[in-house]
Amino acid sequence: MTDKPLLSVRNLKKHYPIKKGLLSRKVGAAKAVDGISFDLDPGETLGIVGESGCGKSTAASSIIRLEEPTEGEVIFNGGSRAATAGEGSSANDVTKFNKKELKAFRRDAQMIFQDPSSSFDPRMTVGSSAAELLQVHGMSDRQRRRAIVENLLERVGMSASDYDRYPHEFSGGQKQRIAIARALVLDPDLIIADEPVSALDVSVQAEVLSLINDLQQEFGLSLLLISHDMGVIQQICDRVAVMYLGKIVEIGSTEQLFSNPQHPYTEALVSAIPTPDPHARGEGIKLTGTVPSPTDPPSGCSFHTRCHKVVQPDGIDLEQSNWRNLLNLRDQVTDGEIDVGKLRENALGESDSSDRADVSDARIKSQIRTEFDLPDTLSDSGAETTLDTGLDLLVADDLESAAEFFSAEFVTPCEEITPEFTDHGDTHQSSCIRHQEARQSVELSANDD
Ligand SMILES: Nc1ncnc2c1ncn2[C@@H]1O[C@H](COP(=O)(O)OP(=O)(O)OP(=O)(O)O)[C@@H](O)[C@H]1O
Repeated sequence: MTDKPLLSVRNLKKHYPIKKGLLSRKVGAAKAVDGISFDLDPGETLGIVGESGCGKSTAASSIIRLEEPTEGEVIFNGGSRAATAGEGSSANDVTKFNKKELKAFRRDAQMIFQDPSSSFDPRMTVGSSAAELLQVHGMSDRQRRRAIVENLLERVGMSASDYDRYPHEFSGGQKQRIAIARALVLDPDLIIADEPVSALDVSVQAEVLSLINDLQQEFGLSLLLISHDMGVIQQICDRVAVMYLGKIVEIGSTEQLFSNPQHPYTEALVSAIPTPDPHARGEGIKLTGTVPSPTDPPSGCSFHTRCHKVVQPDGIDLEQSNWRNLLNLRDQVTDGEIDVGKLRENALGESDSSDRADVSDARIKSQIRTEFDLPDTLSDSGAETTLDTGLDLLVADDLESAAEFFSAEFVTPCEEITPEFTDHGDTHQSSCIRHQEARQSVELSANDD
């Protein structure tokens, strides 16, 4: 085993152009993967985790060049290249491989997909579908091809006689086992498994995962495991990279990341893992809202729109949940999503009077506070006065002024500063401005001394 990484991904980007009009003019881009970097060591299992749409699958297909990356390097030090080129040599950059090099790379790096049904040709026996790969890569001896595939079928818990059966004769779990055998046929160094168990019955998920884990160790493979499921990641990964909106926000050993998550997003994902302990239930951090669109990602830290630890600016000192709710209110005001007229109608329906004037502004303001889980009076008197002024503009139906006011008065540093990675030990990093600020203040006070 060498000490250089098998795979080094550097600043990898995949931006999909958004085109409009008859001339297909490019009007923007969906930044599905937006500058990710990580290493994968020989024999290591790295998990990439994140909610749907964060760019995991795009990262996988860009690494293996099923899709052309927009930018970045993917240095592969495996297969025949391991011995021939030096570490970091651009000759090993998958993004620059020609057709022949790509074919050799596809032998050394295999993919397992979520849906095992779609990875087989229904008209071919599963054995010949696996043996075909050997033929494509130059093995002309038919008997030898068959022997290799039969052996692998047995190693994944199937039987040699399954070679001659067709995909429809197998269950989903069995098909995934066969897909794993097929991925191993060319004796790869790297397997990228994209949600390999999420399409399977819960009852067989653990078995297939443990098979992947066993084979990874037996064959000394490097495994890049993509999953939205923290439980799956925890079960078999040595290290984990957490992705949010096309970027890695935290990376570290599984132990570090699960026991001491540093990024609020990771913290929320870890806290949401179901636990059998009934006393521990209900303590999960609820992630509100959905992942924003990669065509228009939020400024600064892209997680700030959902973050429960979103930073308060100098001069505001509120209970953290109130600050989050205040920003939620601000966002809805600026997006023009608060319909004061409707609130008034509803309030009128609940009152004995039919006169709109009887529905006082105070009542509407109070309703808005209730809607956003804000108290009648904020603990910070300055913020309370500002909120009250903003609500006055809102209930006066001066929506434009209200939007301007809220967006000028309630601003978080998280939307203004793009976070950098902070170290939490040798192998653990996260990108959150809370750590950045803490580090900067330590550095400043050290300079003062
Ligand atoms: N061909 C494409 N054109 C434009 N946008 C795309 C394209 N493919 C993916 N995207 C967008 O890129 C983002 C990342 O998608 P991706 O499938 O990589 O996410 P994911 O984390 O793997 O999610 P899932 O588990 O749901 O597949 C999504 O917002 C998706 O809509």
